[in-house]
Amino acid sequence: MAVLAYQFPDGDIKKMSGRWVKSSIEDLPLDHFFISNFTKSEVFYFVAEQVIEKIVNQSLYFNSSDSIFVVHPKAYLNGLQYFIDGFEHEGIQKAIFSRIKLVEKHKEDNIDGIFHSLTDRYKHEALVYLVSDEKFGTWMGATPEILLSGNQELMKSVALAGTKREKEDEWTKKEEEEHQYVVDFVKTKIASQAPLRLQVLPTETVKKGAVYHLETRFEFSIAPIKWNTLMRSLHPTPAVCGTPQEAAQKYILENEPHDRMFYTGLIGWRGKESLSVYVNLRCMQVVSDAFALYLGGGITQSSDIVSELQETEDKSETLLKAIVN
Ligand SMILES: C=C(O[C@H]1C=CC=C(C(=O)O)[C@@H]1O)C(=O)O
Repeated sequence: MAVLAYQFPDGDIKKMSGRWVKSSIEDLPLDHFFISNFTKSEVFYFVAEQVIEKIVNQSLYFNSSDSIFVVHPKAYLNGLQYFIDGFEHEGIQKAIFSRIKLVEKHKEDNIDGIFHSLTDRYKHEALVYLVSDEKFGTWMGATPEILLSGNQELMKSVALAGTKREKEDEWTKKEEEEHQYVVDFVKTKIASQAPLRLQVLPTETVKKGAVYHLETRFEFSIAPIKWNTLMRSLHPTPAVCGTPQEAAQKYILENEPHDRMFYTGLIGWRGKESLSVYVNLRCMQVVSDAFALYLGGGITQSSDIVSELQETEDKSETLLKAIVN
């Protein structure tokens, strides 16, 4: 059964069965929930048919775990060093490198229960969702990263990059730098659409799931006719791709050992009156006997590879807390 369940921050939980329809980012119909892959070459929107009470494991589509390409942490470290070593030659200042962490799934693991654990935990701070279809299997996540959200009066975007585990840890120069790449990129893309009243709010430290991030919020007003163009030009930001954007995207596609699929793609609602579009982070593919967690981090020439591996482990706790409970 094709399923969609979601909860926007401070919103109600919705669960429904229906159909996932393949589309393109240019032709997405309004007033539908949609999801795309990282490169936006695979886009699906949902046509709801029936409200459902409970998500039943047996009604979901699980791909086989053989389809997931996982590398051992040691191979990840070697891959990451190789990734950084190529930056100079490719003229890259920052790029995101990701990995997949597999967590065993037991027969008794109840997907509906995990979804509710996520909606309870991240009620105020994330778009929590579950999507399932025979075309792409089952994906779940709790993403804190708003790409574009608002209405005709007030539109928001957010630069979210730079991660630490403990509140009292100092922000390093590397984290501040990687955050600034995102701020500069988002500001340029918004400004190029000639918005009204663009405000860049002071950068703050925010807790999102199991970790702390640097966050800079943008507020402005922009005509609905420009929403789709702005959404497409903002994604992928250097929070999930890199700087310069095109070179970083090419480099990621050539060097990451797995296909990101929905991880770092777009997800959310595009309506006539409002939109609420997120970047799909802190997500996992639920396969036949495992949870495949997609985890990444912003890499610069000053990255320490062991700390970057640890950062992906820290980020994994956002989902692990819900899986293990
Ligand atoms: C790419 C991810 O996080 C991004 C968002 C916030 C902080 C990030 C960082 O500090 O590296 C990443 O840019 C991920 O969670 O997989």
